[in-house]
Amino acid sequence: MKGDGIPDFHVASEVGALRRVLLHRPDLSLQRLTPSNRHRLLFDEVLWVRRAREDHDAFADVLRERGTEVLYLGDLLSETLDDPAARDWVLSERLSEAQYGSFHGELLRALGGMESAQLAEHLIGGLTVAELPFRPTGLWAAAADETDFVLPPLPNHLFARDPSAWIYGGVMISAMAHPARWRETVHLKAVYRFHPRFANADFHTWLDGEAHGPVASTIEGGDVLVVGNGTVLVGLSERTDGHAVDLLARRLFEKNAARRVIAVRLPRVRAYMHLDTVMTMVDRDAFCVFPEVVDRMKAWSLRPEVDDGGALGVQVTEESSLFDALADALDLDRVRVLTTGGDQYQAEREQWDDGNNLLTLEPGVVVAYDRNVDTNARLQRAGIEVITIPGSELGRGRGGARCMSCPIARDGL
Ligand SMILES: NC(=O)NCCC[C@H](N)C(=O)O
Repeated sequence: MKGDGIPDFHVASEVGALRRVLLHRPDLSLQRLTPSNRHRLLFDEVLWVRRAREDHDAFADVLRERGTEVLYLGDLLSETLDDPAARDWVLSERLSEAQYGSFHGELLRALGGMESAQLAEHLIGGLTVAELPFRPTGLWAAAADETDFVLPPLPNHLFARDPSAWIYGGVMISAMAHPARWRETVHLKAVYRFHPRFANADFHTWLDGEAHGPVASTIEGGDVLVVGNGTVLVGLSERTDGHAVDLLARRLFEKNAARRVIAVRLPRVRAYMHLDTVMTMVDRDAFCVFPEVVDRMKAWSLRPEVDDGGALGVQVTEESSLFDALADALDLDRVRVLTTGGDQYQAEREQWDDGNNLLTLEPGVVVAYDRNVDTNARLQRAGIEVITIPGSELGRGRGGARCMSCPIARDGL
C-alpha cells in the first residue's frame, strides 16, 4: 500500500478508476519486424516504429493525465536484472543448453556481463549474430547469417494485456498459446518475483504460466475480463481453453477471490483471437460488443461446489443468455449492449481495427483508436466519454488500448 491508500496490486473490476497500469513502449523488437518474419511474429504489417512510439507516448500521457500511474515493462525488467539472483534466474530460463549447445556457456557469460538496461533491451528486442561479443562455434553458427537471431525479438510485449493478468488480489501468469509469445512470461515472472516493488508484496499467483495437467492447455490475459462483484468473464478462444479456465476458477474459488466465472466460447479465428477483441466493458452496466460474434457465443457459469467429503469442486451450468448472466452477476436488472458502429462492412472493419478493444479509465470513460469513427460516435451517443489515440501504427499487430495495457491496481465498481 502506498501513501495514496490504494493497494499496489489489486484489480477489482474492469471499469473502476484505473490506478496503476503496466505498458511496454515500442522498442527494438518492432524495428526487427520485417515482411518476411511478421506472420511468424503474429503481426499483420510492419510498423513505422518512431511514429508508433510517439502514438504510444500519447496513450501513456492520456493515462497519466487521468491520474493513472504508468509502469513500463522495459524499466521494471532492467531494474529486476540489477539483482544477481534475478539475472541468473532469467538467463537460466531463457537460455537452455539444449538450445544453444556449442556456445551456451559463452552466451551466458556474455549476457551475464551486460549492463541491466542493455540486457533487458536484448532480451525483449532480440540479439543478432553480429551483436554477439564473441565468435560463436558449432554448426548453427557456421550456417547462420550475421542478421540471424540468437535471441528472437519479442514484439508482442507491446500487448501487455496478454502474458499476465491481475485478477482481484492476485496475478495470473499466462500459458501463452503461440511460440512467438512463450518467452514473454519469463520476463513477467521475473519482475513479479524479484523486483523490489513486487517481491515482498502480498498477492496470490493464480497460475504460474505452466502447462496445466496432462493436456497442455493455454490461457492469455486478453481473454480475461474482471467484470467485478466477485465475477470473472473468460473467453474460450484461439488462445484459451477450458482446462486452464477450470484451473483458474478453482484457484480463485479456493481463496474466495471470486464467486463465479462466466465462460464464453468464441470462434477460433485470428480476427477474434481474444475475448477483448469482440467485447469490453465500458461502464458499470455497459459493454461494447461486436454482435456478429458475441450474439452467437454460448456461455457457462462456473461456481464453487463443495462435495460431501468437503472437497472443493467447480460446478458448471450452461446459461441461456450471456447478458442475463452478466446482469445477474453484477446485481443489475439488465446490462446495456453497445455495438460496433457502421454498416455491416464498416462494423467488420472497425472490429478488425480494435474498435471494440477499449480501455476503460473510470466508469463511462474509455480510450479508443481514432480510426474507429462509427463505433466511437455510437459510444458517445450512449453517454460514454471517448478519448482517442492514433491507431494507424500501433494497431498493425491487432491490438487496441485494452490489449496494450495490463492494469495492476483498479478500484471496484
Ligand atoms: N488482447 C489482445 O487481443 N491482444 C492482441 C495481441 C496481438 C498479438 N499480435 C497476438 O497475436 O498475440
